[in-house]
This record gives sequence, C-alpha cells and structure tokens, in this order.
Amino acid sequence: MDKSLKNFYKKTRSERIDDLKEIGCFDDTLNIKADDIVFDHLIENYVTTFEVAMGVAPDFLIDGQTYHIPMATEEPSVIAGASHAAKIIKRNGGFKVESIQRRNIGQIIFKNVTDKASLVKYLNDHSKTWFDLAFKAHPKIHELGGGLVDFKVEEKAYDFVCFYAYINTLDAMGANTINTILESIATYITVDFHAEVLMSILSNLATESLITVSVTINPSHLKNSQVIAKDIEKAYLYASIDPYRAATHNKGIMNGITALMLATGNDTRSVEAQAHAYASITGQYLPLTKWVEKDSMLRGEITLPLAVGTVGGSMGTLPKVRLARKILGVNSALELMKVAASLGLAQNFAAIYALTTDGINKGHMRLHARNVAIEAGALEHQVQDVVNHLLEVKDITLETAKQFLNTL
Ligand SMILES: CC(C)(COP(=O)([O-])OP(=O)([O-])OC[C@H]1O[C@@H](n2cnc3c(N)ncnc32)[C@H](O)[C@@H]1OP(=O)([O-])[O-])[C@@H](O)C(=O)NCCC(=O)NCCSC(=O)C[C@@](C)(O)CC(=O)[O-]
Ligand SMILES: NC(=O)C1=CN([C@@H]2O[C@H](COP(=O)(O)OP(=O)(O)OC[C@H]3O[C@@H](n4cnc5c(N)ncnc54)[C@H](OP(=O)(O)O)[C@@H]3O)[C@@H](O)[C@H]2O)C=CC1
Repeated sequence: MDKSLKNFYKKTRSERIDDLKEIGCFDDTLNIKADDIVFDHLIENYVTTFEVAMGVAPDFLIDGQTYHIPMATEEPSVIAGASHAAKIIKRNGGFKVESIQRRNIGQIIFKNVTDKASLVKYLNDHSKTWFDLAFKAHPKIHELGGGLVDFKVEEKAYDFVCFYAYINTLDAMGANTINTILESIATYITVDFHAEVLMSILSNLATESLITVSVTINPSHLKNSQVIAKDIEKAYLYASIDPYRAATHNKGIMNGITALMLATGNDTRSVEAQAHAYASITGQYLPLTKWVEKDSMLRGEITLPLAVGTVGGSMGTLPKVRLARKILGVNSALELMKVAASLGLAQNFAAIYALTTDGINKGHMRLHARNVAIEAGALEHQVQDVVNHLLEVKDITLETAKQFLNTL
C-alpha cells in the first residue's frame, strides 16, 4: 500500500484523521485524554493538565521507509517547515543513516580519595564483581540482552575518581535502569573498600549513542538555485565560527526533535541536554549539522547523541503517547533515533533555506497570524479574514487584529 499522505495540510482535521486511519496509523481508542487518576500518579501535587497541539509532518523517507512524524509543539511553522523539507528531501532520494551506535553511560563519583591509584587499581581488578552485581541489581535488562557491557576508571582533578559504566539499556532511555545498577555497585564498594561515594547517576552526555544521518539535495529546483547551495553552506560555516548563531541554528534543529520527543513520551530535558552538551564537546559550541556544496549538489549531515526510548518512563500510561507511536510506527529505540535525527536535519534545512531566501518572517508570521487572530477573539469563520487582513497590511499585531475584528 502507498503509505504517503498527499496534500495533508490542505485538508480539514477530520479528513487528516481519516487519511491516517486509511493507512492504519490512527486508533480512536487512544485519541482520548488520560484519566485524572493517571496524572495524579504521574507527577506530584497534580492539579490540572496542560495541553499543547500535536500535528503530523508527513512523508519522511528514511532508508527507503516512509514515516509520518507526530510532533507536539506550541510553535507555529515548525511542522510546516519539517513537512516542506521532508518533501524536498524525498524528491532527492530521502534520508540516509550513515552510522548509529547505542549504549549509555553511568557515573559513580568517589570523593575525598586520598590514594587515587589504589582505588583505581581496586576498581580495575574487580571487574567480575561489577558484572555480577549489575546482573543481580537488574536481571531483567540482562535477560533481555542488555545490561553492563564495559567500564572505565579515571582519576579526576581534586580528590575525585570516576567509575564510568557502559550499559546497554536496549529500547529504554535507561535512566532508572542505569541508576539501579550504579547504586548497587556503589553500595558494595562503600562497604568493601570503604570508599566514599559522592553520587551515582547516568550521564546525559551520551557520546556512546551517536547517530549520523545525511541528505543530498539537487539545488536546481530550490529558490535562488544559482547560489542557494553556497548560501546554505555559508549558513553552516558562519554557525561554526559564532556561538551566538550556533545556538539559534541548534535551537531550530531541536524545534523538531523536542516536539517528537514530547509526543513520544521521551524526556525532553535529557535530549536537549544531550544535544547542547555534545555541541560543545570540543570546547567551542558548534552547529550539530554541516552543509557542504560539492559537484553542484548540496550535502547535509547531522551528528548528535540520541539516548531515547520506546519503553519505560510514562510511555505505557499516556494514551496520547501510544497514539503518537501508532502514527509513527517505530518498533525500537534505534528506529526512533533514525527518525529523530532525520527530523532534526530536515528542520535545520527548512530554517536555513527560509533564512537565506525569503527570510523567516514570511513563512513563520503567515502561520503565526492565525494564532494572533484567535488571541484577538476571532471566531472560526472569521480567522481567515483576519489573517488575510494582517498579511495585507503587513502588521501582524494583536491591536490590528482587534481593530479589524471590530469592523467585521
Ligand atoms: C513555512 C514554510 C514551509 C513556507 O514555505 P514556502 O515556500 O513559502 O511555502 P509554500 O506555500 O510554497 O509551501 C511549501 C511546502 O511547505 C509545506 N507547507 C506550507 N504551508 C504549510 C502548512 N500550513 N502546513 C503544513 N505544511 C505546509 C508543504 O509541504 C508545502 O508544499 P506543497 O504541499 O504546497 O507542495 C517555510 O517558510 C519554512 O520552512 N520556514 C521555516 C519554518 C521554521 O523554521 N519555523 C520555526 C520557527 S523559527 C525558529 O524557531 C528557528 C530558527 C529559524 O530561528 C532556526 C534558525 O535560525 O536556524
Ligand atoms: N538525568 C536523567 O536524564 C534522568 C532521567 N530520569 C527518568 O528516567 C525515566 C526513564 O528511565 P528508564 O530506565 O528508561 O525507564 P524504566 O525504568 O521505566 O523502564 C525500563 C524498563 O523497562 C523494561 N523493559 C521491557 N522491555 C524492554 C526493552 N526492550 N528494552 C529495555 N527495557 C525494557 C525493563 O525492565 P522491567 O520490566 O523490569 O522494568 C527496564 O528496566 C524517564 O522518565 C526519565 O525522565 C530519571 C533520573 C535521571
């Protein structure tokens, strides 16, 4: 079956849902709000829910497979931008996963170490004990094929020593799994070696869960086709020399990734921390994507850590998260990494393509104008008239929207 969603954004909401149902990507039983009882047990001091909108960016062709990406966001034009880029990239052969690796890192940090060398030796000499303890602490993850796979010990500045544990958490983001294993090992060491543990916790600098995705685009069908590839390359180049620009460049990437993470019930703070920490790993804050013009083609690439999950946390309890998974149709954390990285690259392409051609306001403010119309009090049948007026007078402000509404 052709699973592409044609003219998706030109349809009404109910037509979009029908389209998703037709290709088996929608389930009415999941399109409900969770009960208060779920929320009351999800967080502390629960009083109410807080909604954002979830949309779908259709037709991402990734390694020959089509994905429709659910995105939960409050920002207009993000989903339009992703859709725009996905369409262009599909025409150019789609996204290609260049490399992918996945295991997580945990840290046991020792304090007040007076003899660093002997603690390091003790930790290195008892490797079997750490693997046995890890198994006992979390048999399930080891039975599933994951668990502790390696470790490394480092003397640190001051009187610190760090035990780095490399743990395969399979399809889970893994924080709870890692912390359980770390705390068990740390408790044993405290008793057996009388070492003082400062803390045991996973690291969000997930350098062992890196993914690289690339695209190659023929610029001949893009706006400003003579210079666009060079300009997009320059946009990357400038971001690589100026952290003030790189921060915005990367924010544009995370517009997409964070929206997907929120929709799929992943920990958005962890994924943001991973991305920005990795962007500064060389000591200079750098862009997470790279664009180069070569042989009259534009080649884009993104590399970033994505320690994400498809099980665990609140994923099993929230119906809208399960709906997002139904729409997306990924079966493993590795597959989610591929989609998220592709979305980040697409979002970056959309933003710098707009920035180096029409400017950001044309597309963004056109879509933001609908928001302004609603805020001004427009009824559904008035929204388009108010938007048209705001665009015509080139003044997308609440005041102008209110004044126009008074004349209707
Ligand atoms: C907004 C567009 C796509 C317009 O782009 P355009 O070329 O003016 O629009 P178009 O009407 O010709 O439509 C082109 C395609 O966009 C999609 N599209 C068009 N409209 C919609 C819509 N309503 N809903 C869903 N999809 C839409 C759709 O795929 C459409 O193809 P078609 O099907 O018509 O052949 C473009 O200007 C764009 O991508 N802008 C960038 C959007 C963006 O990045 N927004 C984030 C907010 S700004 C920010 O936070 C990040 C930033 C920018 O600071 C990052 C950075 O600096 O690097
Ligand atoms: N710094 C950070 O980022 C921190 C984040 N957190 C939070 O931790 C939560 C995520 O923890 P996480 O460990 O991922 O989640 P969970 O502990 O909720 O879920 C993982 C568990 O799911 C079970 N499981 C079943 N099938 C699989 C499979 N295929 N792959 C992996 N596990 C499987 C495993 O055992 P079993 O069935 O026995 O449970 C596993 O332990 C998030 O809510 C995050 O916000 C917490 C602390 C710090």
